[in-house]
Amino acid sequence: RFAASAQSYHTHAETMAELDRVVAAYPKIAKKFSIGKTYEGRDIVGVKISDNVATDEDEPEVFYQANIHARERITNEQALVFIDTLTKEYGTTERITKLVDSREFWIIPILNVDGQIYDMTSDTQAGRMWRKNRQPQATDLNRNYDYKWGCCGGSSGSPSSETYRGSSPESAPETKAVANFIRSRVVGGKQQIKIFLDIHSVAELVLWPFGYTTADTVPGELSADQEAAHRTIGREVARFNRYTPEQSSDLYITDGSSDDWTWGTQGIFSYTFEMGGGSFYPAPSQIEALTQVNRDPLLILAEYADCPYRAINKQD
Ligand SMILES: CC(C)C[C@H](NS(N)(=O)=O)C(=O)O
Ligand SMILES: [Zn+2]
Repeated sequence: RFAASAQSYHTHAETMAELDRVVAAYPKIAKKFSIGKTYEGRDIVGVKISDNVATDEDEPEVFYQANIHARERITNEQALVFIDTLTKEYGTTERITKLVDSREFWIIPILNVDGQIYDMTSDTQAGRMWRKNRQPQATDLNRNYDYKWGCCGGSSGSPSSETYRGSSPESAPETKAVANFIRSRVVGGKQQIKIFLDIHSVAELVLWPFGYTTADTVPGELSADQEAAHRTIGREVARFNRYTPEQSSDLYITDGSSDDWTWGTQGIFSYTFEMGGGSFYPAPSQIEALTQVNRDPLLILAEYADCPYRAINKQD
């Protein structure tokens, strides 16, 4: 756990060491997994957290990813704090114990491994302000998903752009790996993951689909009930982190983004958090405060995983 005075951002190596520490300390409820390799050949690693963690139980699954954008390093800290919370408080905090016993959590602290390393190995205290992956034609991973890819002016076709969508959907190995993993959680024709969260920084927002259109509902893609459930849950969690809750496109139009794909193709109730901190490099002394505001939001999202429609008093 971070001693307040000694707080600093975890490098990739320190992040991997922290995951090893957690799974060694809590082998019954925590297990490492890899979803594949980055462009530069590094494993993209996460932890599964659940009781009987080695068994795939018939429990609603919850998927949280962070650091898809290289410079957004507070998001890795957020994932590590939540992993620490779930494991350390299991067996003592009833709310945590009930969740770990009744859900299967998949948490990937650093999705854009190559980019995070590149951003952190700069010669200044801050980073290189790097965003994308490290392919020669560097891709914005949050524009490379295979749903309405490049449809609507929410990304760029120019490789030099910060929002370059890649040469084709899932052309980035990192996007392909995470999409393949999520697709692999369709068991018996049913997607086991019920809640998805993509953790970003830095705007203090709770966002939900769609990003590709300003329409609140789209026949066959997002019904009034599905929109209402997303919005109600989004507003509820925003009361705790005090971020602004809104539809993703209210911020700006994005196409090929994570939430649009996880909702649009997998039917997973999907959110993006934009954390706070004022810049991509908040002072390390801010890590505790910036991550603690999401303790309840991350628990609340997981608590809806058995029935997100409960938010609008509807059955599945
Ligand atoms: C999730 C979308 C709507 C916002 C995000 N903003 S960020 N984190 O790149 O500044 C992005 O542009 O990908
Ligand atoms: Zn981002």
